[in-house]
Amino acid sequence: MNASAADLPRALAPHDRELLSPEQLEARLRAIGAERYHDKHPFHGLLHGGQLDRGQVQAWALNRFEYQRCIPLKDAALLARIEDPQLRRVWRQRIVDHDGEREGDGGIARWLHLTDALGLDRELVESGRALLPATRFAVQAYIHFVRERSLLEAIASSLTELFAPTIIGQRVAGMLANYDFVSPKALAYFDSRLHQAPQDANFALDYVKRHARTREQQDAVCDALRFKCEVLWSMLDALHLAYVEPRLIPPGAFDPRRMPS
Ligand SMILES: O=C(O)c1cc(C(=O)O)c2c(n1)C(=O)C(=O)c1cc(C(=O)O)[nH]c1-2
Repeated sequence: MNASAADLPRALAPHDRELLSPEQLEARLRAIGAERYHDKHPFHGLLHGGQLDRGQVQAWALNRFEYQRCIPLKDAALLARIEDPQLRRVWRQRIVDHDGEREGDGGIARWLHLTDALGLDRELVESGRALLPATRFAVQAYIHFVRERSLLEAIASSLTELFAPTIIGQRVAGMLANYDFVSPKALAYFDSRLHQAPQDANFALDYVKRHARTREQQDAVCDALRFKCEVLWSMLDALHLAYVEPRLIPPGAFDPRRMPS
């Protein structure tokens, strides 16, 4: 049997440990997204294809709010570690995008318009008490990763956003076509993300291409992106297990059957 370099342990494949050019690094990152990004998860196929009922869509929006809620916490943790004022100036915009400049503005408020439109109680959504445990753990893992790893890895972990515009396009078109309980106004969150995500992702991509100067750093950047794909994937696994198959809703988690419709 012929073993390829990819099958060999790292120590046995020294030729595969050379510094990558910035373009090669980008190609590796894009290949990771092509294989592992959460657009490939079956739950998204069901969501976008109109195969979920209102309760299942509510469960998705309620759990995804935890991600939205914590993104500014993650970015604040990252910001606190940046020494360069120029980089801080760019990165702080992410917090503004989510929090807005005033009450009722920004991505978090827009996500709450979606949960409102789906008929979810705001207090329930904001309290987080009906979350799936795995949602909470996955989101916390992301915050911890950003706090504990190098700045380069922390920035690289945001690179899933490179792949977000495609899935957002599929989501908006699919949900509007398939669910009579979803309106363009309810999905307004995604309109802003369509221009924010590419800006953010291109900046982060350029940063890692310029700052990953050793092969070890380049590998760490790729691992950070794999880790983040796993965060997103595990959130959808948890939704699938609880609300699609085998419908194993953990104690205390949101249960659409118990909601007034
Ligand atoms: O709808 C999506 O599929 C999706 C994915 C991602 C992502 O890839 O991490 C983000 C978002 N949305 C998003 O709305 C968002 O604000 C966001 C921030 C980040 C990040 O890692 O800093 N990812 C994402």
